[in-house]
Amino acid sequence: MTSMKDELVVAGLAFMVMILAISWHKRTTSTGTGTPPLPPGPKGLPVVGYFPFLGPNLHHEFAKLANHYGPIFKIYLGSKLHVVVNSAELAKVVTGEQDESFANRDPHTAGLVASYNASDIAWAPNNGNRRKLRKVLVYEVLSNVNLEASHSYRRYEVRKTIKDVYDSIGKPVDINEILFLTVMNILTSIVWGKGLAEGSKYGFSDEIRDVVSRIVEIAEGLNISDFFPVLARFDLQGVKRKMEDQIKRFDQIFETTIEERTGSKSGLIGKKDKLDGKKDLLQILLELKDQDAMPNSINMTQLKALIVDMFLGGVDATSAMVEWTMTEILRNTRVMTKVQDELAEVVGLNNIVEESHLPKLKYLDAVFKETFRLHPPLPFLLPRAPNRTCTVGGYTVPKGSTIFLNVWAIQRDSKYWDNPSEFNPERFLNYEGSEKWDYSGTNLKFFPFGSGRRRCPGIPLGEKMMMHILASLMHSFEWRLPEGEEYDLSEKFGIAMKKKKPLIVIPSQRLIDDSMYL
Ligand code: HEM
Repeated sequence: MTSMKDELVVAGLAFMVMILAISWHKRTTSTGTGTPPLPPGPKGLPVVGYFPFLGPNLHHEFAKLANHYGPIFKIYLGSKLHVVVNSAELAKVVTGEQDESFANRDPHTAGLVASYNASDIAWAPNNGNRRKLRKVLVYEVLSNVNLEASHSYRRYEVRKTIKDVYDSIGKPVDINEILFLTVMNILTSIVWGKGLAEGSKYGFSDEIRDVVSRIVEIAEGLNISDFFPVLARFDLQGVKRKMEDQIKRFDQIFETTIEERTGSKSGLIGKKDKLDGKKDLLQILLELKDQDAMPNSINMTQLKALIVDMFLGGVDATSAMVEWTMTEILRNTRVMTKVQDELAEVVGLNNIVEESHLPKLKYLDAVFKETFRLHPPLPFLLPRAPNRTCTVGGYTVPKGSTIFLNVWAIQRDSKYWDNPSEFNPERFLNYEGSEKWDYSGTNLKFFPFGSGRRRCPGIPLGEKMMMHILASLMHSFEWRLPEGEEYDLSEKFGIAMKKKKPLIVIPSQRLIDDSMYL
């Protein structure tokens, strides 16, 4: 009797496994009758998908899979379908021909909390609110007039950094650390005015730095809930809770500074007259918030979400990029000589770097572009999610799947680039024909800031900060590695792809006149 029962249990189990296997096979291969198939891709395992077979550097793993499966492949990570696009031609379909359908996101838990439930630009679906907020950022906050007006903030922070490095002459300097601080302080003063960035006076600058670092740290971690949505409500790793705690701290900073600004507290800082006639971003945004009936008016939640976007989007990517570029320059004597010669010619050795010099630094610009080609800080951009089922390259891409645009692989593809792994900035100077190498994303062989409707709106500010900081560091100092060290290009995959081993180098004085450092 017992053995018959056992046999029945075994048969039942075998039947269930068979059904599971069939449905897994169906799910991973077919789309139903009459529609094109899903893209090819590795099979993976039921439930966990391809997770167990991936290493920590997802962009390397995906480049290998692209070699095997071609310009578009699918991969299940946990229970979620991801589609990876690896060619310029198909990237053009996604960000050009079908941009409207693909201009949506599927925010992960940390992004959702940090964006006040997608009230921002980066994580919001492609709705009217997002478009309005994006216009505010591009045409108001980062307009040429406002960027020009905030020039003195950037200059002040860059000069402060040069002085700090000068005080460390002869000692090892952690480049990422100083870059993170410089960019952080620039953004803090652009948002809140110089008073906050200067530190102790209002006691906020350390708090902001700490909150932003923690937000980045939490957003960077792998969260199981993002790949197994049924588990999301359990918040197994506490990601949601930790992010909520940081956002509460951010709220506190906003509320206090906004109260002060709007005069409901002491009116300490930020009134236009106290900002030497300049308007900082908070002032611009508060004015927009007050214009209830105006098309560009925004509410307080959007205002806060926009500021978080600026910090999350701006700080890590900009500082990582300057660190990569400096590393490539220092390890390449020929490039370093050309950069220094150009700085001597354009800026002069009895002068300091000003923003007005930057458009003339053509070689340094090419060096940045070549670094962006090899080390794009967001190797897959920010993932997109189509709002309807689409066809790309003859394959079905289902509504709601997560789309990775594999800019890292495209920018290293020998189909588009001669000697792709060689660091050769000249390729961005000596090009022929109509191909335009800028950051606009119109040329899908090179689009480190994205392309189409979701392209990065922070390019003008990011470019100014990167060029000004690096030009100043290279113009003011000679740099060498500590004894026994070597330049290292290993990558660490994260919210922005950073160097695994931080660049630590020793500065020495390059300019004769000491006053250039004060
Ligand atoms: C070197 C610096 C930077 C890099 C490499 C960078 C890169 C990117 C990339 C790749 C995207 C995604 C584009 C896409 O999905 O097609 C993006 C989006 C975004 N970036 Fe940047 N960014 C930088 C600086 C900044 C700065 C300084 C700001 C703000 C002032 C900013 C704000 C944003 C925002 C708000 C989005 C979301 C756009 C949208 O979804 O519509 N970024 N950025």
